[in-house]
Amino acid sequence: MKLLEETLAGIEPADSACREEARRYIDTLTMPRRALGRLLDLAEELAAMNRTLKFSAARKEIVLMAGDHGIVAQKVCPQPSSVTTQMVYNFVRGGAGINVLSRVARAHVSIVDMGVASDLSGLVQAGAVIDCKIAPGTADFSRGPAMSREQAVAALEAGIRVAQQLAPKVDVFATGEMGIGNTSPSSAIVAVLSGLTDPAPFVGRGAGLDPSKLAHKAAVIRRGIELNRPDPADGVDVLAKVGGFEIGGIAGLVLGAARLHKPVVVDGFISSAGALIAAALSPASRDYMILGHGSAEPGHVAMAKLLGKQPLLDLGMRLGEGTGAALALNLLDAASAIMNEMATFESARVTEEGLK
Ligand SMILES: Cc1cc2ncn([C@H]3O[C@H](COP(=O)(O)O)[C@@H](O)[C@H]3O)c2cc1C
Ligand SMILES: O=C(O)c1cccnc1
Repeated sequence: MKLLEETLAGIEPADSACREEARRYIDTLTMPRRALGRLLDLAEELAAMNRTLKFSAARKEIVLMAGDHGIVAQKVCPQPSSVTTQMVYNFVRGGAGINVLSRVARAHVSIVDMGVASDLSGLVQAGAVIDCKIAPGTADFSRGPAMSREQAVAALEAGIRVAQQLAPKVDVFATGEMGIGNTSPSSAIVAVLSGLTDPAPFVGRGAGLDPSKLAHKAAVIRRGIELNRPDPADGVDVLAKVGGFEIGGIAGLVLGAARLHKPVVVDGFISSAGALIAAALSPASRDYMILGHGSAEPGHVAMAKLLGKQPLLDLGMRLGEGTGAALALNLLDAASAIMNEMATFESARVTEEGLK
């Protein structure tokens, strides 16, 4: 609890003076005013987070949190939990979507076992997976809390620790996840933090649930919310009652990154649920979040609104793993390059006359 409390107490807002300085500097660059559009908004945000105009996004770290979910017993997703483990091996071998897109972005991927329901000790011993296992899968939240309050705190603190350990070699973090069933806790989290007990508007097909089963999925999640009555004013309670271990790990990673003034690119639907838990615990942590992309999962629009963020990309993606964040990382490189390499009117001897 001490680490969580200290981290929350230590999170400072981004530097608004630096953001203003970046805005003024951008106005001196050789282009019509604001002609690079939202790339410039991104550059200003990154300057404010990093407290410098000449920030770097070269060292990119995608932290992929994995965990299993008791709620799969309710047939809310088409695949069995064993696919989580199979995908962890796929990540380790480098064949998954996130491996491919992280190579494109020149990003490193760290795989964290937050609560996979199998023995991954061989991969841990081989140094391929970071062991933060809280338990082998959550409990079924339609029948009781997903986890204890102590486990929720442990998951958050594990995520904070991962951020702290990796931070010295990282310019920018990104979130990713793997966990069969994890769209269900994510829908529950956005419903609860929207002040609703009916999750139906935030329930989607996840990894391909048959549309005829959507009403059943919504009913199961609703039962979980009504039974557990999570307190929307208490992010730890929401995580414990209807969350997941990897969602807690993501929330912790975001908080740890914010504490260290490091930007964190949030991936899609499940990662945003983690970001919402972080924001519930520390509204200032939002200053360090960048929403990488808009997920095709219907509840993601409400999540973006709650986070106060506009997604950078909108490609109709719904994979998770960190794939949307990985693509968005390329834009952070672009923002950094503009701030570091673009000529000013003065240095290039280009006249500013007539510019609006
Ligand atoms: C092969 C495969 C690879 C994945 N990679 C990410 N997900 C995504 O789908 C899961 C969430 O959807 P639901 O709640 O419907 O289970 C998560 O593991 C998420 O990361 C995958 C899902 C599958 C099947
Ligand atoms: O946007 C996501 O993160 C997502 C959506 C559906 C299934 N898995 C992940």
